[in-house]
Amino acid sequence: MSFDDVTVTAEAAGGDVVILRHVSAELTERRVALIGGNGSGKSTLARLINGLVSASSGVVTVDGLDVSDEGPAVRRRVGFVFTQPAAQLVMPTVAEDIALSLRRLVPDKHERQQRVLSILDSYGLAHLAATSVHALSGGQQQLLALAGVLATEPSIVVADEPTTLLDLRNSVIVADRLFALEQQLVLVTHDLDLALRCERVLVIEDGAIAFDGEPAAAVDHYRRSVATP
Ligand SMILES: Nc1ncnc2c1ncn2[C@@H]1O[C@H](COP(=O)(O)OP(=O)(O)OP(=O)(O)O)[C@@H](O)[C@H]1O
Repeated sequence: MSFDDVTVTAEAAGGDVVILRHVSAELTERRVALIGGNGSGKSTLARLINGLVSASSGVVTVDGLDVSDEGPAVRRRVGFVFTQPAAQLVMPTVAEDIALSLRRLVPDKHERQQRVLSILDSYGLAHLAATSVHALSGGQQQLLALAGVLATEPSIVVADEPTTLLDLRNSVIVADRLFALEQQLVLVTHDLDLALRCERVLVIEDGAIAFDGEPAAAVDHYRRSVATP
């Protein structure tokens, strides 16, 4: 995917605010992390990848497709995992939620039911198939959300602080799932250990890329940027 001179502005009470300014990067690595302070622009950059946020100027390209022209095709390719899994669990039960994700790829209902069960089984959620999505713990919800996103077979997975709300055990489970993916992963995170597991790390500061490169050097840059003199 690539960002070519991308600027994002938003309307605010006192006039337009610039959220991202002149961001350019071509991300080809399998694991890319976006790190940086609160409000620096990481989520906005991540959301540009599937068109949840639109560029005010510049071009975002995913698999050669211009996100602003080919929104639906891009969204089929990009799976997005949110911090709050409840935001993407839309069906009443666990099994129905996965079935919804599979609707396009597995049109046959019987085959779809079989696939739902095997997916739930692989996530240790089979015993919860008939349970309400609202009755799940936060960790179970995040695993279900991830299973639902991956069921659509995206070619890129974007995850925006997917482990922030999870306890240690569940964050390890979710992170390990993400890092085991074949697909390209773009991960927004405050967890610097996760950033260090990536191949490339972008440090976002005040709406711009302040550092882009090797993870250890990027984390070092970020740590130094917040250190008090
Ligand atoms: N639609 C919008 N309208 C106005 N301001 C916005 C809008 N979206 C984001 N912002 C502002 O842009 C800045 C960057 O937001 P963004 O969510 O991308 O930051 P972030 O780096 O992901 O932060 P955090 O680590 O806190 O999640 C923030 O100051 C935010 O308030």
